Amino acid sequence: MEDAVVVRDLVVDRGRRRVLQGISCAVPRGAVTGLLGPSGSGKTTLMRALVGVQTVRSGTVTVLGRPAGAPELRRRVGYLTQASSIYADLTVRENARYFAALHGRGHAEADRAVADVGLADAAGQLVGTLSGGQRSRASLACALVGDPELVVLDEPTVGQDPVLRADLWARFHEMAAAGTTLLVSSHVMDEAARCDRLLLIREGRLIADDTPDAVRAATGVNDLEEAFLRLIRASEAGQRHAGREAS
Ligand SMILES: Nc1ncnc2c1ncn2[C@@H]1O[C@H](COP(=O)(O)OP(=O)(O)OP(=O)(O)O)[C@@H](O)[C@H]1O
Repeated sequence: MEDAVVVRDLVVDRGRRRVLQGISCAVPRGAVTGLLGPSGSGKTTLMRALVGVQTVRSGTVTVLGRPAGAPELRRRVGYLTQASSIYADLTVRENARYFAALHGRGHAEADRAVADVGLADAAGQLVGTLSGGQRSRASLACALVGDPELVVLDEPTVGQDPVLRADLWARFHEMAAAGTTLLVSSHVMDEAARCDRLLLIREGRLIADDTPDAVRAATGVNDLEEAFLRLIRASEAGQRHAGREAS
């Protein structure tokens, strides 16, 4: 089956910096792909390019068979940004019902989306009065309520306690089993092990695109955090070597 997302030679500049330096990768359908990398490595920028809100210098991004950002993709792609993007002066339920209506969904779907992120008890609360972790889950409910085919989630589990994190990952896998494609960024390496596939980026370059088991096998360590450190060191050594060759 054709991949949900295909990225070819993507170069993005932000300000005066080259933030993505020619990334090529694919996101398979019906799976949870983790996007991992150090702070500032370009994860959010890559996600922005996928949802079509990032100006790109060169390269192509194809999403569900269409160019990223094509108007017909709007209803088919859900995006959770790091900053809350819902209405502070509406309740959780009102927000979810509003976003549901934009996707032609009813109250039942909205209430289910709120329950799915563990906010049923806070459904009547104004978003402006929620804790940071609750607000992030309310945004997640709104990103998922239209049942999009591709879901792009920028650090959806930040600020959540371990029990909620486990519940959210179980929900992501349920959605993948039902055919949804998920791309989830994370800083937390133990979350890498929960993904079906991993994309690891560093300084705007892709240094791994594989399953967690293949990353472990390639690096010879079980712990994914240690495996990533090894990949990062190997890519640094490769760049130093390339620099010497060039000079
Ligand atoms: N509007 C902007 N103008 C200039 N540079 C920017 C802008 N936004 C981001 N950058 C730079 O682009 C680089 C990549 O940022 P990005 O937000 O994609 O990283 P990230 O991997 O998502 O980081 P984090 O994990 O901390 O969210 C960083 O060096 C950042 O400083």
